[in-house]
Amino acid sequence: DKVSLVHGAHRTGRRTDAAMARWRAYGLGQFIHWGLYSIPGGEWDGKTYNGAAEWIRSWDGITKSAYDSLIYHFNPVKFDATAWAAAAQQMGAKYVTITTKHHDGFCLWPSKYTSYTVASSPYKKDLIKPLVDAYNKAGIDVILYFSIMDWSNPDWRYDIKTKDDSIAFERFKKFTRNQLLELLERYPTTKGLWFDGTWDNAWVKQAAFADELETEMRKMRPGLIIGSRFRADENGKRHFDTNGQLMGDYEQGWERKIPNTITEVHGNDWDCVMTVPENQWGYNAAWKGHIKTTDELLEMLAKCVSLDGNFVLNFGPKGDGSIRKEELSLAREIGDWMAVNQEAIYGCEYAGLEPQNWGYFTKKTGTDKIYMLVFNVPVSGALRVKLPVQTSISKAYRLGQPAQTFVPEEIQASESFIHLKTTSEKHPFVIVLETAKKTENPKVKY
Ligand SMILES: C[C@@H]1N[C@@H](c2cn(-c3ccccc3)nn2)[C@H](O)[C@@H]1O
Repeated sequence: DKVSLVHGAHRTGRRTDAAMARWRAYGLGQFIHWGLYSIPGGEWDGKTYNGAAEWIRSWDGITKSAYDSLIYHFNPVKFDATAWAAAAQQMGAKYVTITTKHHDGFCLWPSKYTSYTVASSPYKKDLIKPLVDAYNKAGIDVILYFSIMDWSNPDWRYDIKTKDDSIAFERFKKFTRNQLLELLERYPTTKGLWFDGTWDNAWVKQAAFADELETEMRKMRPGLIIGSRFRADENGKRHFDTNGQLMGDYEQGWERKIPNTITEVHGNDWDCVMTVPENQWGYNAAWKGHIKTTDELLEMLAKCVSLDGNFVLNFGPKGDGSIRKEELSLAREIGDWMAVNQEAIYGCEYAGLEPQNWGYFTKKTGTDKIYMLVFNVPVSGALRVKLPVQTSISKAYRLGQPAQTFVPEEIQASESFIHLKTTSEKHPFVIVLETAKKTENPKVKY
């Protein structure tokens, strides 16, 4: 039985408004981690470190003041918002989540509330506005990433232990609210906020403040989309409140991981944010370990959409504003695949079918159109499909090559094999199933 909560979830079930339906239909997004950490790229004094490059300020062996002085070297002369947006558009991203301020506290916009911003760097100019404008012009929505944790602000606290801590943290809460309202004022076309750095005790204890701030931001921007990572309930519960209800509009727990079954998503909207290397968000020169291939990333995209989620792939531009060639070629290859198969991704959802080993099902929202996204061709070449009872396949064809049709072999009620013509496919492909409810056999009336 439920406990009464003042600062728990204020909504059960999915949002049903148009702004959220637009978010739900995105399928593929781009994450961009860019800031002072992009300058060292995971290396310091000739030493390569193993941790995530955007956390370099927190590593032993690096003096904080030395890191903070990077601001005087931040001058991304190669930054080209139009080129970034064009690469994202060609990849097929429908939205971008961009770091306005990461944990280090450096602001990519000229905030009025701190001097630790791009305005104090040689570059001087606002970086967020040209990005929002260029991406919007390319038909891509923008969501602003914002880290509550801010290592540059002397009033930030990991926890509140003393009276001084609470006096300082009150100032920090005012500063945080000011910056968030400033972002909403400055960038009115942005669709949401992606919060991070909200796990520390000091912030987790601010259930009432965060709840009021969330309400204030939603009032300022009707339709604003905020995930489950922003605030905790009055018992310190994060992502899901004390009653197990999702906080915010979608689940933000899938960072570098993907659910395996539909039960794990509890009927919620969610996004998966994913790095190309194992765990590097900001530019990392070394890029050691496994670098995911295009086909691996496409399979992750397909798996996310097949389970009602969005897949958000991270890019870490260099300190000079250029994007590394490996990321550009991944974007290009993903885009080449999306150009043929985007119909199976955009506006698609969980198909409600039994998962099969050969890949993933998606369904076009509001229709009976099923897509088979094939990643693992069986040696038999026979793809098993189990449909709900009383559903038949009226047409089956290769997406992008409608002349390549298939005649399903029905092996038992609502279970068929689609027999591939070849088992030597080299890349993932999609088969479209137009399905129809079997009409009841007309009873003989006379
Ligand atoms: C989206 C990603 N979230 C940030 C993060 C958070 N964490 C983390 C890791 C362990 C405990 C608490 C937080 N590690 N990285 C990364 O720096 C990146 O911004």
